[in-house]
Amino acid sequence: MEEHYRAIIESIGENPQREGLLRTPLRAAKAMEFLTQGYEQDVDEIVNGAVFESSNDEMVIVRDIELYSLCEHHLLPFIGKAHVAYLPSGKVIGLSKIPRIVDMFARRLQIQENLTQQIGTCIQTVTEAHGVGVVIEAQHLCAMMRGVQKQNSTMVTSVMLGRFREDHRTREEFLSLTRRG
Ligand SMILES: Nc1nc2c(ncn2[C@@H]2O[C@H](COP(=O)(O)OP(=O)(O)OP(=O)(O)O)[C@@H](O)[C@H]2O)c(=O)[nH]1
Ligand SMILES: [Zn+2]
Repeated sequence: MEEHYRAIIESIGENPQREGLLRTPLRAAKAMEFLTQGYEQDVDEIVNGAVFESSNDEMVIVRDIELYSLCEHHLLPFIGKAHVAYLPSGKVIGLSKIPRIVDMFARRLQIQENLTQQIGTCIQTVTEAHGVGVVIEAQHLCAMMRGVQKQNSTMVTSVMLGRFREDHRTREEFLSLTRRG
């Protein structure tokens, strides 16, 4: 990857041998490796058995999970927040595992719709919940720094599974809690 970054630097007319750029291909390769580390991770390793029995069947919401991903069309970041909720059916998942699952899918080349879907489906599978809701609000640098250059538009995507899809009161409760504050 380092070699490829060196070639990119040359192809934009820069000199990869000048002092400031000497180590840039290596740094850029390391950064890209970090930003795409989700390909190396799997759900079992991340959840690590942290699913606990619980008789609580009320909605659990983790909101405002910060999110950094890369758009698969331009390899530019999209940045925002994810809100995740589920209705437990006898099991709850360790709190930290929800943001970890968000990161695992965010650190891949993505479009926001697929990212939202993958997070929802994964949490549904792991928790066997009565339902899962995911909302992502994000700003895409590919639409801000270039292209249409719109600085204030936010893309909002959602996925509603199980009760969140079937029961509008459950969905409304989730959506109103994501809007609060
Ligand atoms: N639905 C969706 N579209 C995205 C996402 N990220 C980027 N895009 C869009 O993907 C599209 C790619 O369109 P193309 O016409 O092939 O590429 P482009 O010429 O670079 O498009 P512009 O961005 O309009 O300049 C653009 O409309 C982007 O805004 C995303 O997460 N979801
Ligand atoms: Zn893009």
